[in-house]
Amino acid sequence: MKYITFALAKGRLAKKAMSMLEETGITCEEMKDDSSRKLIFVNEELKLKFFLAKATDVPTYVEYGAADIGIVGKDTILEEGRKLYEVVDLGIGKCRICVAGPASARELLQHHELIRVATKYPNIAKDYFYNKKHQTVEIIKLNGSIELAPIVGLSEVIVDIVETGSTLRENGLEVLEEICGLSARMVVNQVSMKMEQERIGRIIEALRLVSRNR
Ligand SMILES: Nc1ncnc2c1ncn2[C@@H]1O[C@H](COP(=O)(O)OP(=O)(O)OP(=O)(O)O)[C@@H](O)[C@H]1O
Ligand SMILES: O=P(O)(O)OC[C@H]1O[C@H](OP(=O)(O)OP(=O)(O)O)[C@H](O)[C@@H]1O
Repeated sequence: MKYITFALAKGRLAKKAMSMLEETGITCEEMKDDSSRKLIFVNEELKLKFFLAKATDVPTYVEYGAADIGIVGKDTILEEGRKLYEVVDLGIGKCRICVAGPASARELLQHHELIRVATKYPNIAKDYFYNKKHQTVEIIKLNGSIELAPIVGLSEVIVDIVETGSTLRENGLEVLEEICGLSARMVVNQVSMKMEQERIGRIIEALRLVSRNR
């Protein structure tokens, strides 16, 4: 029997994703050992392989078939725009992607001014401003601590993830517009879905059940 390979996004989604998989009977004890430097983990009995990868790389592994299944945030799926099937909303890692900034920027948005938008998500920002709002903006790609941008004058607004809203509040910023809600999703390689329909179908059903009962 062929192995089915899982690519899990490293970071804040990883532990929760692993515990959901565990609830469906998909276990990999070795992977829980944080001190391990090993990159790939095998469950011989179930003929499964697992690896953790940088979140933005998970859709790439899945599109190319290096992983059959991925677990990653909807933000990353939207941003990467890879060819894959999105099959289960796991309901974990819930947050929103928003346009945020100082209250004074509200007017600039309303009047469709040519503003600068700092973000880790240039494609999501482009799609939102160009296709949905028909507003021309300058997009500036950053890699972290996005909230700094309007504070230090790099941009008028940001497009970023908001969960509790504390980061915005503590920095005198607020949500100006909501782009969409996010959560972690199970994604599947398009060829694997056909070739391993039965085994992958069972995993989909099991994960749907676990996420429904959470
Ligand atoms: N408060 C939050 N902030 C950021 N991401 C969140 C939050 N809540 C849930 N998520 C989800 O978790 C994922 C990000 O995980 P994590 O923060 O570990 O990565 P990251 O630090 O953004 O990645 P990196 O810094 O390596 O680019 C997002 O893709 C999103 O779907
Ligand atoms: O609404 P909150 O609960 O405050 O959460 C949102 C914050 O968390 C994330 O940052 P992260 O901790 O991933 O750091 P980074 O921006 O440097 O990636 C996100 O980019 C926001 O800054």
